[in-house]
Amino acid sequence: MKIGFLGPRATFTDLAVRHLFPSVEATPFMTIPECIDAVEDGTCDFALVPIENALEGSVNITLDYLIHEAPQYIIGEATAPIQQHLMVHPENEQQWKQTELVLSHSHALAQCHKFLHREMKGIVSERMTSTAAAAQYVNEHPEKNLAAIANSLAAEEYGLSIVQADIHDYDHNHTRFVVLSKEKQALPQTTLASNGFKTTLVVTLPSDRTGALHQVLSAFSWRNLNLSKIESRPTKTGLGNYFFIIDIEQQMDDVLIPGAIAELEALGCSVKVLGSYPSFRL
Ligand SMILES: O=C(O)C(=O)Cc1ccccc1
Repeated sequence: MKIGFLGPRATFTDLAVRHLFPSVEATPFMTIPECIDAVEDGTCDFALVPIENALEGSVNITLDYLIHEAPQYIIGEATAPIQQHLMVHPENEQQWKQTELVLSHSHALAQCHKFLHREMKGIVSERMTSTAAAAQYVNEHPEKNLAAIANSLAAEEYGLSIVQADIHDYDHNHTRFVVLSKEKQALPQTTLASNGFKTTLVVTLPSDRTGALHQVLSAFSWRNLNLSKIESRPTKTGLGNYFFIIDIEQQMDDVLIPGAIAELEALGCSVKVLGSYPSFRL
């Protein structure tokens, strides 16, 4: 079984793979599209990528790539707690307050926005492809006074010193990761017990129909189908045109979800099932 993940080693996604599939040697890719492409071209059987963060919201590149570029299935999800730390090269530990540039993944920078505003005002931050890519870059450039925001495994892996621990702005910082596959199939065996199921739909509303979104929501509501998330993303066909990505807190069944989908289609919506899959807490 070959699993690709958003690398390099010691990203939060790497931590999630290690928890979910401890005995698998997974393959790092530098960007989320590269992970998804690896599944598309058969280099990997599955990919694990981040999709949503509790503080910063959706990882848009993951949603957009799945909708527009590579129609893959979500076959599992895992939610993990996220702790962000500020780290520097050991040679720069004493002068970390004179850091010139803070590097990290855009979501990690956003999760520490208040810290950066309060403690590192005026210092420029720059986004990298991942937290671990930022840590690796800081390791390779001791001559520059840089800092990275990343996890403690990245500090260890890239030989950096943590100078401020737990700098994420809110305690309940969690990220959802999804396992993607080209085929609709069961998640490979994991030692963890799942804590529920979800079904994700992508719904396109008919144009110019008054109250369409209200009618869509009522198709779920009167069937008692609980929604855990609804997110809109541009269709990229013009201002005001959106897809709705809807997570239902239930596994695909024979009656309720197919009934809701048939009702949406009768309203003129197009509906795509992105997956029906088990959820895990790491
Ligand atoms: O950059 C990483 O380490 C990732 O795996 C993406 C990410 C970034 C911030 C929080 C959770 C996941």
